[in-house]
Parts: sequence; C-alpha cells; structure tokens
Amino acid sequence: MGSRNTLRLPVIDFSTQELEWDLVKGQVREALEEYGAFEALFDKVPNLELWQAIFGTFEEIFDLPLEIKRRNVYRKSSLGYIGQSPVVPLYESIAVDRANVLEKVDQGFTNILFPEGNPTLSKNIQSFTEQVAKLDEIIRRMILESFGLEKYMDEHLNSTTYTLRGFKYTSPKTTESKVGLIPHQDKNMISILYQLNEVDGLEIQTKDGEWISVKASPESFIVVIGESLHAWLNGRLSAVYHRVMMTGDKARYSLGLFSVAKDGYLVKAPEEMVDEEHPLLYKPFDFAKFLEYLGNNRKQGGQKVELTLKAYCGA
Ligand SMILES: O=C(O)CCC(=O)C(=O)O
Ligand SMILES: [Fe+2]
Repeated sequence: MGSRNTLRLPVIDFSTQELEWDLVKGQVREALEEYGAFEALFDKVPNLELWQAIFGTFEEIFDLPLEIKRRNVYRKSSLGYIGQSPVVPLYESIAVDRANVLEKVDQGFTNILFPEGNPTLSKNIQSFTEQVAKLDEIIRRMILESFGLEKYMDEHLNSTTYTLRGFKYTSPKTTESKVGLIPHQDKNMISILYQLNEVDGLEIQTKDGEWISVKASPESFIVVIGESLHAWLNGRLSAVYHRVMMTGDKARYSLGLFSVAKDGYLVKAPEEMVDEEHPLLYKPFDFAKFLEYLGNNRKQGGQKVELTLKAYCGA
C-alpha cells in the first residue's frame, strides 16, 4: 500500500444560491464512482459557534472518569460512549442516536447526562442535525436521480434516521504517525464529517491503495459512502476505506452525522439495480440487527471473523 500523497478529493460546491442541480449531480456521481467520497462546500450550514458549543459538552463528557463514561453514557443510551480501547487508544467518541428528533435527544442523551435537564444542548444538537441533514438529503436525491431510481425517493429518504457522533483523538505526542482510527468502511448510508479544529488526520484510500490526506477547512464537509448505501445500490457505488492518523501534540476534534436505516426497515436493493451483469450482492437486511451482530461478535472476541456486511448477509 502506497504512502500518503498530496492528491485532493474532488471539491463540490453545494453552496450557491441557485444550485445548478444537474451539473452538481453529475459531479457527485463522478466523485463517488472514483473515490466513494468528496469534499462538500455548503454555505447554508457553517455555524461554528453552535458546533463548538455542542462539542464543549462532549468534551466535558470525555473528561469524566472512564468508569462513569462507560456506565452513564454507554449503557443507558443506545450507542453512547466508545473509547480507550487497547486497539485504538487515541480514539474516543460519543453518539447521540435519533439526533434529528428533539424528544429522543432529550430522553436518550441529554436527560441522562443532565438529570436537571439542558434544553439548550438538545436544541443545539437537533438544529445542527437538521441543517447538516439537508446536505445528506440533497446528495441522496442526486444519487437516486442519477441511477434513475426516482420512484423510490420518498421511501428511501423516509427509511433513515440520523446519529450524531463527536470524536476526540488524543495527541500521540510523537513526530511519527500513530493510528487514531483503523482503516474501515462505514456501515451506514452516508457519513458527513466535519473537523472542528486545525488538527488534520483523516485519510481516504483510493482504488489503487494510496492514502489521500484530507486537508480540512472550516467551510467544508467530507462526505463518505457507507456499506448500507453500497448494498442498497447493489454495488454501483463502493463504501470507501478511510482512517485517522495522528502526529504531534494536539488533540483532534471532529463531528460526524451518519444517516442510518431505521430499526425494522429492510434494506433491499431495488429490482432496477439487479440484472445479469449485476447479480444481487446482499440479502435484504435490518441495519439494527447487523449492528447487533457486529456487537455480539466483538463481545465474543470474534475479531478474527470478518465483520463485514458480506459476512453477515452476502447473497
Ligand atoms: O474523525 C473522523 O474524521 C472520522 C471518523 C470516522 O471515520 C467514523 O467514525 O467512522
Ligand atoms: Fe468512518
């Protein structure tokens, strides 16, 4: 596998007042076919103060003793706290499930951490999610249109909900690169990543196995395709491998908004995507059950099992 280079991901501008829909749709399709990822400019969103406010609370959580984080955050909320594992010691993250629904944020996240309530936090999380979700929706509309799948638009868009995750990568305090997050494909539909401070580290793998270092800017998001969308499109787009590499003496902070299929919804490739040339790759699957399978295998020390969607429901 090659070394990191200075290639840049395609940059796509979603921010003009009158978005040139067909032109941008073509750019999205091309970037996703080549890289499974791109950099998106989206002026309807940047509200750094709001995001830093959300992250300020996440940081307070990161600063709690591990025992308390695990007990209060991980067990009681549905996805919660992950971190301080021997495999990726620099990585920690906190998740808010159903982050687009105010009462779910209140019940599943805020009220657990702040029994006396913290309506501002819930509102900030929900409004961040709502704004970034607009970008997720535009991208998915463009993808469906570009594959001629308009008749599935409402069903597809209604089939998902959003998880918001905050990440902290502790500095390795070395000049040599250390793994912050191991190479992986996301499991969900689409991930939209936003780096909150000046410490870069995200890398995207190209088809030739080269790693592209992403140079983050406050104006842009990194959009990444996950395995669920890859499966729903029966392999027409690939879920891109990416990782985080850390050097130096500063921590890295980022946020990610993940569109995920709702519990109980079967992710199933439309018949238009299946033909002789493209035989069905995955049996229909329930995303929540897939996550459960991943969790159970990990708990049983199943690291040697290939924990991919293919292993779970390959056709
Ligand atoms: O922190 C980042 O920029 C990447 C996070 C990521 O890839 C993930 O959570 O799946
Ligand atoms: Fe990821």
